[in-house]
Amino acid sequence: MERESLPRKIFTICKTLVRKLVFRVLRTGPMPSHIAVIMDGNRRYAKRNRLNEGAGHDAGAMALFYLITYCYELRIKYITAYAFSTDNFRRKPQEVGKIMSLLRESIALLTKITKHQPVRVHFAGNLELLSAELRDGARKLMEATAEYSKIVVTICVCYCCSDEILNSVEESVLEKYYNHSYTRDSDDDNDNDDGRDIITLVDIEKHMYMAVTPDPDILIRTAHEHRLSNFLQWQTSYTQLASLPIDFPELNSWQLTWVILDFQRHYDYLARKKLQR
Ligand SMILES: CC(C)=CCC/C(C)=C/CC/C(C)=C/COP(=O)(O)OP(=O)(O)O
Repeated sequence: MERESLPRKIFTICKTLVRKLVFRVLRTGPMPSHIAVIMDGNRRYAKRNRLNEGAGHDAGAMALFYLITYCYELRIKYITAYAFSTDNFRRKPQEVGKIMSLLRESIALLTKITKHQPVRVHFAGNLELLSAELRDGARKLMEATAEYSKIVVTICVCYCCSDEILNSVEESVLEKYYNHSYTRDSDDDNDNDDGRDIITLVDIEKHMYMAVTPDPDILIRTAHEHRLSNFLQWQTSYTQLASLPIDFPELNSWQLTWVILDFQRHYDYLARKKLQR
C-alpha cells in the first residue's frame, strides 16, 4: 500500500481540525435533525473522470459513508439516502448488479461498524424485490440495531413514495378491517357517523416505510437536478430543498456546511410553517 507523505499527512490533519472547528461553530445555531439525500451524478462523475460506471458508484458509496460521518460529528440524528428506486430495476442488468453488490458490501460493513457503534440501520422500501440473501442480510441488520437510537441511517432500496403510500393504505385497511376487532364505540374519534372505524393520518403514517424517522428538515439532491423523483413526497412538505451543482461523489463537508447555513437562514420561517400545521 502506498504510504502517505509527511506534507500530505499534515494537510489532512489541518483539514480535519478546521472541519471540526467549523462544525462546532455551526452547532451554535439551530440544527436539522434529519437530512435526506438523492445521490445523483455517479455515472456522470465516472464519465467526466474517464472511469468505468461502476467506479462512479463506488465513489458514491464512499461519499455516503463520509456524509454519515459528518452528520455524526454534527450530531444530526437521522440520515436517509435514496440508494435504489423501483424504477432503477429498468437499468442495464450490469448496473443493477453493481448497485446490489454495493448494497451487499454496505450491509457487511455496517454489520461490522454497528458491533462497536450504536447506529440504527433501517432499510425502507419493498424488500421483497431484493434477492433472498440481501433481504435476509438487511432484515438481520435492522433487527440487530433496532434498539439503538444515537444515530439512525435509513437506506431506501426498491423504494418509491407512491408504492410506500399504497402499501401503507393497504396495511392500514388490513389492520383496521380484518385483523383488528374494533368496538362500535360512539366516543371513538376515529369513528364514522355510522360507528365504523375509518382510516386516519395516524394509521397511514404508522405503516409508512419511513415510520422510524421524523420528516426530513433538509433534502439534498446533487448533479443540479431539481426533481423529487418519487422520493419521500409524503414527508417533504416543509422540507428545505438543496439542489447542488456537483456530482454526488464530490459532496464534501464544505458543501454540507453551506446547506446547513442556508437552513439556519430560513429556520424561523420553516419553524413557523411547521407550527401552523
Ligand atoms: C448503500 C448503497 C447501496 C449505496 C449505493 C451507492 C450509490 C451512490 C447509489 C446511487 C444510486 C443511483 C441509482 C443514483 C442515480 O443515478 P446515477 O448516479 O447512477 O447516475 P447519473 O445521475 O449520473 O445518471
